[in-house]
Amino acid sequence: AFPRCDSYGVLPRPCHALVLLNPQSGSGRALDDFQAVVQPMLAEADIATTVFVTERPHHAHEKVRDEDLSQWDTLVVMSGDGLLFEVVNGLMERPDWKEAMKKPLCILPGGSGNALAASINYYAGYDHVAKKKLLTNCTFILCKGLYTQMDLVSLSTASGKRFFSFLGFGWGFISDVDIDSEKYRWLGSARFTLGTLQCLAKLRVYQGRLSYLPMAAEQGSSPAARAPAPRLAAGSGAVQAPVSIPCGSQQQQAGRDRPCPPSPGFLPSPICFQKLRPCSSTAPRSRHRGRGRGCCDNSSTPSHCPCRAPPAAPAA
Ligand SMILES: Nc1ncnc2c1ncn2[C@@H]1O[C@H](COP(=O)(O)OP(=O)(O)OP(=O)(O)O)[C@@H](O)[C@H]1O
Repeated sequence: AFPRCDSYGVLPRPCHALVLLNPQSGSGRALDDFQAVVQPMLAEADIATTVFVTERPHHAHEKVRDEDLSQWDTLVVMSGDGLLFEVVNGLMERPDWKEAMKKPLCILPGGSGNALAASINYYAGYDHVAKKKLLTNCTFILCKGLYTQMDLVSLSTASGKRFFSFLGFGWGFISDVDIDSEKYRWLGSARFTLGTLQCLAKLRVYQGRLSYLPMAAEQGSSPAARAPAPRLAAGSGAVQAPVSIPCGSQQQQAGRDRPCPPSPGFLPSPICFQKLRPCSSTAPRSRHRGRGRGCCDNSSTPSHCPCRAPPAAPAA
């Protein structure tokens, strides 16, 4: 997300903030930190808060989807990136999403990764810090009340789900580290290191297909821009993410926030994972909650892949 310098706003004073707080985020100290660090600073800055403590996943999503937003000048998320993701997607689900998305959002780091808070801290010109110092910096940014616009990515999956993402989206190894390290939440951000080591030790094979539309050459563009775009594909189609794809007039026809339709004939042929082992008849083809460990067989693996058994000789 890159701020646009031409579109800053300022929060009114006095200011009423709805704080959505996940008490389980990070190592479980968000509520204590809010009371000890954040509340005194906001009181000094004439920002009144109503705290909504989430009780379960999806709670914040439902809250902001159904909330009368006119009573709040800003929505503050005291948690990690996951709760802000819920808030953004809850707002985008409202019939009045265009208006709702104009409500200033603020992130106060209370989670494990806190990537957006760290990014905002960096763009605000502060030194790279973490934990309480990062929380103090971000609260100070809120106290100053200056806000600006942020880009969102629209992501549609092959199964028809649609998400809005503000940092990035992941699938495969990185996502598995995140999901599998949930049980080490009490470690704080160290859970990602432990989760990475664990996922490395039990390395899975991911099969998916990544497709994108080549950018249409523009008049007067450089030769590099006019060169045909490379195409990349892998395995059998499991995930399709037509996200942030430069597709020129197609995108305009489809609407700004809709994924572009695939170009006719743009169906890349799958490449092969060289390291796939032949599937044994007894071993399960897929483990780990449906993600992952694929193997090579003659029914589902593309015919040009070397791991496939040669065709049986015709009977004499
Ligand atoms: N009371 C709750 N109990 C359990 N889970 C919750 C609760 N409230 C919210 N959640 C869920 O916890 C998930 C993770 O929270 P969050 O992202 O805020 O913290 P984190 O994972 O520690 O931080 P980060 O995303 O920065 O690594 C959220 O996506 C949300 O769905």
